Amino acid sequence: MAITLFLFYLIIGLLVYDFVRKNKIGKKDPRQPWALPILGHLHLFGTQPHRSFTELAKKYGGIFTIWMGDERSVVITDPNILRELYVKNHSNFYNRAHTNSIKIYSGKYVDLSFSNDEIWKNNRRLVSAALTKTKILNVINLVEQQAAFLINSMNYYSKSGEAFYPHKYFNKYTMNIVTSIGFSKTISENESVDEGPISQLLVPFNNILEDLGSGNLGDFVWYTRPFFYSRNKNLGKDVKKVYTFLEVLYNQHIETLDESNPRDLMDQLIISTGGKQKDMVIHVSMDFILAGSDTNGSTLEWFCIFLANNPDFQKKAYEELISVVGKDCKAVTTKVRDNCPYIVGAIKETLRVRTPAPLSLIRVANEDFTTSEGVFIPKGTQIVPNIYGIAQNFVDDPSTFKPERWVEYYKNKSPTRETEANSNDLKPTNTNEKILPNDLDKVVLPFSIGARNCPGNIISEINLFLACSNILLNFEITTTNGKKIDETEVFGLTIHPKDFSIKLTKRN
Ligand code: HEM
Repeated sequence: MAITLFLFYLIIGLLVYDFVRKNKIGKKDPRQPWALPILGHLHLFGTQPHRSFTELAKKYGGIFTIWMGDERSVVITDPNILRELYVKNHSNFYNRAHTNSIKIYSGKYVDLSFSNDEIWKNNRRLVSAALTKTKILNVINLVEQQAAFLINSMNYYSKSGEAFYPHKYFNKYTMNIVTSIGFSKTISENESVDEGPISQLLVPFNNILEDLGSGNLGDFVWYTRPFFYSRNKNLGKDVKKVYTFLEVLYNQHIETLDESNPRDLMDQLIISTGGKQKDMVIHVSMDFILAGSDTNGSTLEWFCIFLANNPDFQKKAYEELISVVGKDCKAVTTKVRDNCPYIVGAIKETLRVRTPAPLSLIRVANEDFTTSEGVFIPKGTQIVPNIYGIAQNFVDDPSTFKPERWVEYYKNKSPTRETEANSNDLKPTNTNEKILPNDLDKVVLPFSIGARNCPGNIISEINLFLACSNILLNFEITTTNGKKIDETEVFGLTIHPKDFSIKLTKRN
């Protein structure tokens, strides 16, 4: 009895201690909602944490504290603060926050997406060298070919009149692009996504995406870890399957390597590491599939939903395209991209309203830091950039899908602006200038900013333009039942729409 009472008081004592610890706020600390013991603020996340954080930012400001279980985090929903951290003070904020799940996925952090310190610097240097703009421009033919394959498969549905479910076709298109750049393997035109060698990757990969995207309480509340033992074990098995698949490719690459003529990213990484860092090469290749296929695939799905739900927008985009390429054009190429501001604006608007990675990837403060506005961020705090929320709270009429806002914006800018926004340059010229609302290139940041932003931004730009413009050229898209398609997003590592279909009518 005495022991039970003792345990009871001990637990109450621990809960009170945790409550006080999480809610003690100094003058310089970011503001925060009341935190619960154990959970912290996890109960406030809801099914769409990016939307919940965007609402909380309206009350608690552009930087506020969120406790993810035991992990102190700050949510950044202000472009000025994000730039201060990620661009001006990159060296203090470039490392990723590590969790048990991430450790399993990344092979103990030897990859690019989740490595830290010298390993990240080295891996990023090697990947950046392999993905220079010139090298990417060399793959344009390949992307154009994949876009043609995609249109061919869509032709079947326009002829048969069957409803078209885009998900697996768009995934095949985007996955083929990253796997061919990564290691020269594709799902052939005649194979469906469920067939052929790459299909072996799909199940484990979807499991990994789901696991990393759904959040694991064991990552944030240490004493719940034992309950997640089997889940982590399954994650480990899926990672192993993908690893084994890529290991076979790695060995084939080593056997057939011609140092003077690298075929793909894998060859380039093997050459620059002298064939001595197999684990790193395999895990970086894994990152490419994880980071590069679902993000672009879901953006294409959203684009089609907006086309189907907004016939006026579709008409304008089609008319712009035809005025540039002519009615007899067989396939749109990247050369005309600069002449299609409305379509480019529509793609950017899709990334703004349905930001694929709305909370980016979490980083961590290496040392204590005080912002220029006097807000204190202790060493070890997780940094959660709410890039979705910035693109909402710093834009007029934020929930309306308006490609025109981009057309107007670029009319008033010099032609180099867009390139500047997409560049990986560490030294932007005007980092002290306050970012104002509606300065779209500075408040719409789907690829994040600074030296650890997304290295796949240029590939994505090409990939998205070719797919969107060729779909517009070939088909009129309508809903299958006359009702608008549900635009509610499902949260995960990448947000995506609920399963949906569209009707494709071939244009003459
Ligand atoms: C619409 C498409 C895409 C979006 C919205 C997107 C977004 C992002 C974001 C927000 C980050 C986190 C950056 C940060 O921490 O500041 C990221 C990282 C990354 N992305 Fe992308 N991405 C896309 C496509 C791609 C593609 C096509 C690839 C590969 C070819 C790719 C490869 C990566 C990698 C490897 C990282 C980790 C970089 C590092 O840690 O150094 N992404 N991406």
